[in-house]
Amino acid sequence: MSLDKIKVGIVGGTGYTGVELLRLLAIHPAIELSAITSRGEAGLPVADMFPSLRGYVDLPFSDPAQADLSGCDVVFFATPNGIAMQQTADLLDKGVRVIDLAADFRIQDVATWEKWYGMKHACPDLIAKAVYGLPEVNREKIRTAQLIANPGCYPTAVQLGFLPLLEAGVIDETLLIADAKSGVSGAGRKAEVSALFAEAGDNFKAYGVAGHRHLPEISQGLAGMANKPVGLTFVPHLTPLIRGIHATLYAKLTKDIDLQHLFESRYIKERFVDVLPKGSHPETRSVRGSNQCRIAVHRPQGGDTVVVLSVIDNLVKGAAGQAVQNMNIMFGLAENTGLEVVPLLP
Ligand SMILES: NC(=O)C1=CN([C@@H]2O[C@H](COP(=O)(O)OP(=O)(O)OC[C@H]3O[C@@H](n4cnc5c(N)ncnc54)[C@H](OP(=O)(O)O)[C@@H]3O)[C@@H](O)[C@H]2O)C=CC1
Ligand SMILES: CC(=O)N[C@@H](CCC(=O)OP(=O)(O)O)C(=O)O
Repeated sequence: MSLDKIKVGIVGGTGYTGVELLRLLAIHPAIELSAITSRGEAGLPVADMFPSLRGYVDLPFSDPAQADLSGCDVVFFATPNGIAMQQTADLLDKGVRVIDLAADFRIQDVATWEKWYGMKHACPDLIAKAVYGLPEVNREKIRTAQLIANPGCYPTAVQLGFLPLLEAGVIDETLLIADAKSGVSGAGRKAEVSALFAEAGDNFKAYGVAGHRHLPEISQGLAGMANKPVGLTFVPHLTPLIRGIHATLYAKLTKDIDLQHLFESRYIKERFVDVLPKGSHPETRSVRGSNQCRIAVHRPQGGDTVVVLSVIDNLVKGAAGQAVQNMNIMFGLAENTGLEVVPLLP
């Protein structure tokens, strides 16, 4: 390996987003994998656990308590909430950049974060230094960031759908509705009854209607786009898909404008946001395995309700792909490096 490759560490390499990072980084031309951790599988070759990575990843898992990550240029945390915040200060002090796929640095208000995540924040002083890693909004800040709060999966699909409307000030920002559906991999790889095949298969249900932890994250992002507080109703649903998020977004128009033109012009330069032709209905399988967000905008019966359909792969644009996109921006690489993956169909 050449010396100028970016040295990458992954904490949490056995989870769904961790192994998705490995899948993408295995063929990334500008990086070298230095460490991949697992508490339970330390010593086991990664490819023994994930045979799809045979011939691509030849490292064994290492114990996170013993792994020396200080030699890395960047460390991805693909861990549950509350883990990255315990190690980030130390890594940043050593000059290591950090990309957290969890939510430790996503919410700027510490009290709000502590309320929704049910724990005390370990390093509240670092929150202000974190850049929210939605490139379509924060690209310039991401370029110089040392710490990235990688957005959540639902928040990515919902924010990209509302973004052109809020920036242009053409909807009533006090009455936004996000009706979102996720595949089961959104819940991670850990054992959970609700994710069992016999529970999630051939079934469909809403959850978290009273309040989901992504609500404050999405509201914070949308308020930034609108430059004022927003009123949002967010209802997530579990679908019997493995991968994919489909968000159906509703808002009241306050101005009569060409919505198709608004969306196309806002995203014309964005490699990973594809505005579909008028009248389209994006499918989750059209983004499966890729970093793409596909969007369609509708105005049913020509009335004053705008309906936006936004689909992503929760593990890619909703997690690992977006994290790699952020890394590319931080290290001055072309944003699509290693991310030109054609979606998997069927
Ligand atoms: N799944 C998704 O679609 C998305 C997930 N996210 C977020 O990304 C993060 C990872 O999610 P996901 O991959 O689904 O989760 P998983 O439950 O599938 O994986 C979690 C990983 O973290 C490791 N881990 C658990 N506890 C610790 C610990 N105390 N110290 C070090 N490592 C630990 C586990 O490895 P081991 O037990 O082997 O150590 C495992 O590799 C979460 O914060 C999640 O909210 C974000 C967007 C989308
Ligand atoms: C289907 C499912 O259970 N989805 C998860 C959200 C996905 C996730 O991991 O949350 P972050 O994006 O915040 O990291 C949930 O609702 O809790």
